Amino acid sequence: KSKVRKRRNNEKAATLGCQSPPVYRSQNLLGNSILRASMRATKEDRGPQFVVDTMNSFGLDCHTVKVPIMDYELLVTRDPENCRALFTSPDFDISDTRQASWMPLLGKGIFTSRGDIWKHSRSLLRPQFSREMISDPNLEEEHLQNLYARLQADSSTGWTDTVDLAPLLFKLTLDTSTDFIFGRSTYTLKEGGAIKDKNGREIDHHFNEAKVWIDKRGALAKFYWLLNSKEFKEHCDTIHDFADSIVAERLASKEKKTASEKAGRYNLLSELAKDTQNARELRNETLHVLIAGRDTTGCLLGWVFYFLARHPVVYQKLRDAVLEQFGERQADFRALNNFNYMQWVINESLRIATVIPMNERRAQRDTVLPAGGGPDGKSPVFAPKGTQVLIPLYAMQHRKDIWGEDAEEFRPERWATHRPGFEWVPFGAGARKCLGQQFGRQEVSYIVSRFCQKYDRIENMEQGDGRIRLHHAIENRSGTGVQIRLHEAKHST
Ligand code: HEM
Repeated sequence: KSKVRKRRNNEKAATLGCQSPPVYRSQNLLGNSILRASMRATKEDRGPQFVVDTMNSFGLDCHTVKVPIMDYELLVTRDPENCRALFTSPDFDISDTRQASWMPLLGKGIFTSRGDIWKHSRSLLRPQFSREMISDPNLEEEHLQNLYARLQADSSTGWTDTVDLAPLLFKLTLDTSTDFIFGRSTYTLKEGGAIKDKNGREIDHHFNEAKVWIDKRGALAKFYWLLNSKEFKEHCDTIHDFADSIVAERLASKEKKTASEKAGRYNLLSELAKDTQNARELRNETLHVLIAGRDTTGCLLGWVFYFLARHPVVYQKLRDAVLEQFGERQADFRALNNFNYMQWVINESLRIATVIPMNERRAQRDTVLPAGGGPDGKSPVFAPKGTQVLIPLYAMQHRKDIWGEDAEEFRPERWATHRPGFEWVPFGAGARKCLGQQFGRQEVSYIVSRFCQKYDRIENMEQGDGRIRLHHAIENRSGTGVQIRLHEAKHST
């Protein structure tokens, strides 16, 4: 059967003028050597670099590779032209792997669906993200103050202890996201305030652990179903209970507005409840937004501070610009959107560390990628229906022919002249482009601007060999955390 399919595909490819890209040859009989090597690299926190090295081994000008694994074939492409086709052509959509691995936690919703179900979710959520009111500096400020309380400075020197900022930033983005989505924060940063499960464990434990399971299921691709456990179910159930109780309370309430809305605060759940009273739908969509926005923003914040601590000149320049524009007062979001140097620092962090290092699409029907085939890589490549195509954003964002010889360097100034196309798509592109890009950027800009006002120095305190460790946790976070100490500016005067 597979021989017949192969012959039919070859014939169709020839008719369409397609040629094969270079093919990765497995080093073992089972045909899974690449999977094993890539899992090893991921375990060693160098997964994205492994993709670069593997593609480079075909030549620096080879940007598309075919990878047979056991009984299926993947295409991997770091070619911006292919990337454009993958994001903008209706011939491609998200794969079954993403749907299947996330389903137990998220159910059906914007992130896991295709076709009409996805269209419905997108049309429900999209209008919310075009509103100015969802951005609220006061919401950020409340949770930021809880973070500061965890960063006490020595009263004589002004220095905090050495701290790993990364876990605190994930708590911060959980607290802000739940506040914005449900109108009720998890308060994981507030002393004694965190929501706990019946066993006394804080709610973020379940979010973190559930994602570890989802990640492992995703790595097994079509064998995802092998990984299921009581523990995974318990994490999902706790998160569902958390969301369900808030949704049920909202639907049962006779009040038009919750207490936080009366105080002028927006929340997504109340807005969605104006369009649908289906409790399961409300749970799913709110959890989808929570999962899509919380860790991505936490990761990005972590990387920004990671690089600022290693580049004091950049920090000083950013701090000077913040103080010049805003002094000590809270920045407003619109001004932060137009604050060039802040946006360059964010872009450069997204480029060099890549919060989502690998995106993907599946061919919905027999179709072609515009480039990558034949000896010169210029011919189209045939992608039969069902082919999964991996888009290694990290590899694309480290191409020296696009970004220059200093592609490995953190240099925000490159954004003064670089006008990105499809070689830089950290928020995706096309119909499924990230809905929260603006929101996430605003949150990051706001928190970073407040740090600039409060602290005049950020010192990198990481011990060890200094190698950047790209730790895969669906998003890509620093494998050594963000080990820093901070100096309060008021002690310098
Ligand atoms: C700040 C860092 C963020 C990054 C790097 C990021 C990245 C992405 C990427 C790459 C996608 C597209 C996935 C694909 O192509 O299939 C996406 C989708 C999405 N993002 Fe974000 N995101 C971020 C923040 C947020 C925030 C803060 C929210 C919400 C509050 C959010 C909500 C969403 C949603 C709902 C989708 C699904 C869109 C769809 O499939 O139609 N994201 N994000």
